[in-house]
Formats: sequence, structure tokens, C-alpha cells
Amino acid sequence: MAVYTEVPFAEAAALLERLNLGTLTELRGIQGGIENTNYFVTSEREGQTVEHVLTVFERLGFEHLPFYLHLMKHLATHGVPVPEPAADARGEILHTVQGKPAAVVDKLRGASELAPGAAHCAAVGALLARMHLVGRDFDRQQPNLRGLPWWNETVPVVLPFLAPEQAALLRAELAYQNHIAEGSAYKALPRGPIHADLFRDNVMFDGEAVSGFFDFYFAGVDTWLFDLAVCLNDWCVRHGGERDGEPVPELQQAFLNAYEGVRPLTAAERTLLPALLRAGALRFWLSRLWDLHLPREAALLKPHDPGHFERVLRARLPLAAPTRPAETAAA
Ligand SMILES: Nc1ncnc2c1ncn2[C@@H]1O[C@H](COP(=O)(O)OP(=O)(O)OP(=O)(O)O)[C@@H](O)[C@H]1O
Ligand SMILES: N[C@@H](CCO)C(=O)O
Repeated sequence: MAVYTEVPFAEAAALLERLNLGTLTELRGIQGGIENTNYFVTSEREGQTVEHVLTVFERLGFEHLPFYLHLMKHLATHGVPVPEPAADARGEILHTVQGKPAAVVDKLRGASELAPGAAHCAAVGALLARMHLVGRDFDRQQPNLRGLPWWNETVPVVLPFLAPEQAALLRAELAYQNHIAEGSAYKALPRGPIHADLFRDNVMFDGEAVSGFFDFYFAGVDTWLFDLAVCLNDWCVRHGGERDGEPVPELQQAFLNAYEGVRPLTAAERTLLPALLRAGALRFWLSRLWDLHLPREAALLKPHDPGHFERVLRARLPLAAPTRPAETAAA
């Protein structure tokens, strides 16, 4: 259940009117999602039925939201398919509903694709590269709040909950990532606003075409390569079964080729892709461990399985190349 804040019909209707989105006809709570309260809102404007999503932010405050919402607006107005936040007459896109921060954005068509093929990966790869390029002239700054400083803070907090072998892996990976971040190749990586959480459930498809990216609430300024690594670790790995977490080379190639069709990787990016794939796995292993062992506002969080990202990380380590039955037979 993802409706934590009940929004009265009259309050939603008044907000839509202020945003010049017409007369509210339907307000429907959305069951998916674990972070925020979301409603589909339907209204009649100039004889047309229009649909939006009303999000009431349960965890994020007025301090960080302007970066996310203005980034969405910047991308949408520059042709990247992202839900555009609706503005009031003064141009304000962050609103208040039931005393909490709220936004109204375009409703995207279609549905998520949880079992993507090469065509889906290519479509997302090309759009990710476009999003990076379009983000270059976005002028607000906010760091990736789930980046290296957060990993350094959070690893000691989760270590007591881990088995010795897991704790050793987590410590070693953090040390490795600190070492990488000190290097000159890392400092040469191109940076800009990144989505930082562009998993399969944050992209809508209308057939094989992407109708949009959403859920920008972990976005921040970081390396473009990290964003790419986060995607490759979700779109192009196995989910479930005995080989859970293993990369799927055909999907990874399709994603990378399409990305590079729009923005070729630099030499430093090519060198550091393996290291950043490990960083992307560490980031989500750690946040999932943190959500599992140190639940905040427990009622709101249904933690995802940390074990999946431990497996993704192990599969990304050197010498950990999975032995595929077919390859073994051919060898
Ligand atoms: N702009 C949109 N257009 C269409 N559907 C949307 C849109 N935004 C959200 N949704 C729907 O609402 C659901 C929940 O949204 P979202 O994933 O952002 O939830 P959340 O609680 O904010 O985050 P989390 O993904 O961390 O659980 C999505 O799975 C999607 O079905
Ligand atoms: N994509 C994250 C959840 C936060 O959006 C995860 O799968 O751990």
C-alpha cells in the first residue's frame, strides 16, 4: 500500500485548479512504490481528459526537492521523455499538500518492462546518453547523496550485521573504491546530473519505445559512468534462479552500443568501467543492507533483497568471471 497520506478530493481539486490543469474528476491512490504517496489524478480541461500523477513526499524535504523537480523540468523541456512537473502562475513547481511537499507531474503511458530484451536495453541506453548530454547546461548543483561519502559513513554501521566473509568483502570493496576515487583517471571522468537509480521499474515503455524515465529522487551530480554502471547492473544481469546477479553479455553490449551511439565513452571511462560496475553494485548492496538492518520509518519500507547485489558485486570482481556450462564444454 503506497498511500500514506490521504489527500482529500477538495484539496487535490484546488491544487489542480491553481495549476491550470482543469477540473478534477478522479483521484486514485497508486498501490506500487514504497517511498512516497502517489495518486493518479484525472481532470477535464477544455473538453479534454488529462491525466497526471500527484506525489506527496513522505521522506524528502523542501531542501532537496527543488534540484530533482527542476532537473525533471529541464530534461522535459529539452526533449528527454521525463514527466514534467506542473507549475502554478508564479512558476512554482514544488507545492504543499496536507502540510507535506508535493508535486504534480505528467502521467507516462505504458508499463515497466521487468524482463527486457536487447531492444529495450538499447532504447534505454540511447536515452540515458541523451539525458547526460542535455543535463550539461542544467545549472543547479546537488551531490549524489548516495555517493562515496555516504558509503564511508554507512559501511561501519552495517558491518556488525554481516557474516565475517561478507564483512571482509564489504570492507575490501570500500577500500578499493576509495583508492579508485583518488586516481587521476577517476578525476578525468565527465560528470553532470545523473539519475542514479534508473532501474527497470523506473522506466515506462509504450510497446518497445520508452515513454519516459521517472523517480528522480536519488538524482545528483556525479560521474556519467556511475549512472551507466547502475543501469548495466540492473538491466543487463540475471534476476532470480541459480545464476542470479550474473551479467548477460548480449544485453550489456546492446545497452553500451546504443549509449555510445549517442555519446562515445572517453578513454578514462573505458578504463574505469569495470571499477564503476563494482561501485554500482556496492551502492545498492549497501543501501539494501541499511534498509534491512536499520529500518527507518519501518511502516514505509519493504526492503529489497541485499543478497542480489552481493551476487552482482561478486560477479563483477576480477577472477570471478562465471563459469558458463557452454563455455566449459567448448574449452
Ligand atoms: N509519472 C508517472 N507516470 C505514470 N506512472 C507513474 C508515474 N510516477 C509514478 N507512477 C506509478 O506509480 C508507481 C510508484 O511510483 P514510484 O516508483 O515513483 O514510487 P515511490 O514510492 O516514489 O518510489 P520507489 O520506486 O522507491 O518505491 C510506479 O511504479 C508507477 O506505476
Ligand atoms: N532501486 C533501489 C530502490 C530505491 O529506488 C533498489 O532496488 O535497491
